[in-house]
Amino acid sequence: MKNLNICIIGGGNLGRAIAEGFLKAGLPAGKLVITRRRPHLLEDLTKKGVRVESDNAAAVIGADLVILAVKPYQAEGVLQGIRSSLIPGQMLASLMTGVSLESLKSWLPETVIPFRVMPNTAIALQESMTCISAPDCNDEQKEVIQELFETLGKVIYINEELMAAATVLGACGIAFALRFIRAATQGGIEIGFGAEVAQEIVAQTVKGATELILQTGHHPEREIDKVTTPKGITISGLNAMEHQGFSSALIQGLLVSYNKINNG
Ligand SMILES: NC(=O)C1=CN([C@@H]2O[C@H](COP(=O)(O)OP(=O)(O)OC[C@H]3O[C@@H](n4cnc5c(N)ncnc54)[C@H](O)[C@@H]3O)[C@@H](O)[C@H]2O)C=CC1
Ligand SMILES: O=C(O)[C@@H]1CCC=N1
Repeated sequence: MKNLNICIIGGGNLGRAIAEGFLKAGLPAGKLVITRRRPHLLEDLTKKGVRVESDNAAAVIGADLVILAVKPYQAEGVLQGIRSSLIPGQMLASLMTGVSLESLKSWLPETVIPFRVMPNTAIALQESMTCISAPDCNDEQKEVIQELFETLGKVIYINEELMAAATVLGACGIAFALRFIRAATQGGIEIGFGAEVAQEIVAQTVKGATELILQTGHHPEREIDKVTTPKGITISGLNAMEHQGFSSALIQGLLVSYNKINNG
């Protein structure tokens, strides 16, 4: 991965997070170019040795992999701007929500094969859940892509039909999980802790719960059963949450996000 030259187009929330993740993973700063219309906003990356550009067409020259991280409605215009600078053999990863491979192909030269990548902002800390759909890549290209994104967290390959679902569960999921952390922290303050301590307790507890599932593969309810003492306080709290629609609210939210991708 240290040999790949990578160009990120669109240094916003996600583009910047990916650049930070690559640097943490040991990619030499000189192998990375990132673009933004107002490059001075990425001054911190410039200081780390990353080339920051406002000219997309110049930035893609020499890149083995171009990562497109602009807003979905900007996709076509940005690709038209770099189209004539792309050369056969370059790979193009699109992070854009709801932009199909079919659309990408119609905006790209035939010799450039696009694939879709759906990471989340934890990619900055190499803790992303990254779902990839690359039906037009060969096995060797898939291996290179997998190896690259595995330096930034977990990777799974999925069919493109599942990309919208992956976006909601994995990418939006960061915000959903953080809202749980915020709410639990607010509850913790009401029952006696200062905000900072409450947040630390909640965040470490969520991390522990996550590890119980990731390391054992157990169903969450199996681990919940170990916490819910009969006639105890946990089951009373859980049931009160469910009476208020806890699980239902979460599932409804996922569906609203999902339907918005499909219906615009
Ligand atoms: N933020 C997230 O957690 C996730 C975002 N995505 C997708 O990633 C894409 C980017 O999302 P965000 O980073 O949140 O948006 P953002 O608005 O923070 O970043 C987009 C960046 O592109 C820059 N930009 C716009 N036009 C440009 C151009 N012509 N040349 C160079 N740069 C240009 C903007 O200045 C901005 O900094 C979207 O398509 C989104 O659907 C996917 C997964 C997660
Ligand atoms: O909210 C959004 O549209 C983007 C896509 C997934 C995360 N953020």
